[in-house]
Amino acid sequence: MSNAIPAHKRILLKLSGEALMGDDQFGINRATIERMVSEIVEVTKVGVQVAVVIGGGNIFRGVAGGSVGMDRATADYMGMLATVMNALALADAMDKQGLTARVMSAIAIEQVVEPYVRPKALQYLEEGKVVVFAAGTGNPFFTTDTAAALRGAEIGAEVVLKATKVDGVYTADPHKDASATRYDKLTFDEAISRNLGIMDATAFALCRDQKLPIRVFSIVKPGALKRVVMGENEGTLVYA
Ligand SMILES: Nc1ncnc2c1ncn2[C@@H]1O[C@H](COP(=O)(O)OP(=O)(O)O)[C@@H](O)[C@H]1O
Ligand SMILES: O=c1ccn([C@@H]2O[C@H](COP(=O)(O)OP(=O)(O)O)[C@@H](O)[C@H]2O)c(=O)[nH]1
Repeated sequence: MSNAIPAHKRILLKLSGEALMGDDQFGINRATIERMVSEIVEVTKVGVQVAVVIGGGNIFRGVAGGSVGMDRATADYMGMLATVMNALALADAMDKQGLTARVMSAIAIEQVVEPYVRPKALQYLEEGKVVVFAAGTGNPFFTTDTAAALRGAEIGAEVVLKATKVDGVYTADPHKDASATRYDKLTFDEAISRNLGIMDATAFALCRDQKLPIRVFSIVKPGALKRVVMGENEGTLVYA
């Protein structure tokens, strides 16, 4: 362990499924996942307890299934199963880099992954294992961002770190509006009232009520996770 003191003891890291694609069109890009894991290794080395919520958008999104006429709840269950695949890939990459990872699923698939049991998750974190939460909240009509807010609150994380394709929260979606500017920080009420699409309102509202701050930062920028964990100014802070 190095002498540097991290700003947080326990973090909930949300990794977007799409981020796992890297430059591919679909699925999981090996180099991308390995790079993300190496950044997680760096923060565990300074003694930070890490829990991860992984998305599934690189494989399947319920909204997409629903839009072509599928029953929305069925499509959402498919989306949740997609997150289980990502969680297994992520945990495998973690084991290869010397971390001990445990996948816990909100949906029982007992031959494949253990079920989410809160005290067990807390125990793993205390032991220095990385816990990967799969299957979102276990309920259709939610997102993995909401799962990140929920699990973050449950495990007493000090912050939810949303690692994504953009380097923070903008006044409008920067992929659609080139004139959008980035916030350094903003309140949950501002984010909700301005309908900022970076996260859904359910996730924002849950974090607001629990006074659990969210930091949005770039998954592409090397070393960003470590800088965030060390308390350096990176990305955008959303706070209560
Ligand atoms: N106000 C905003 N600020 C930043 N990003 C935004 C905003 N509104 C929408 N977005 C979009 O949100 C995406 C990040 O959310 P994320 O959940 O990681 O992506 P996805 O939902 O595509 O998996 C960005 O790629 C960006 O296009
Ligand atoms: O609690 C949850 C979490 C996820 N999903 C489904 O799983 C898909 C993948 O998750 P998400 O879109 O949040 O992944 P990301 O955007 O992070 O890749 C979603 O579209 C939903 O269909 C769900 O139904 N309930």
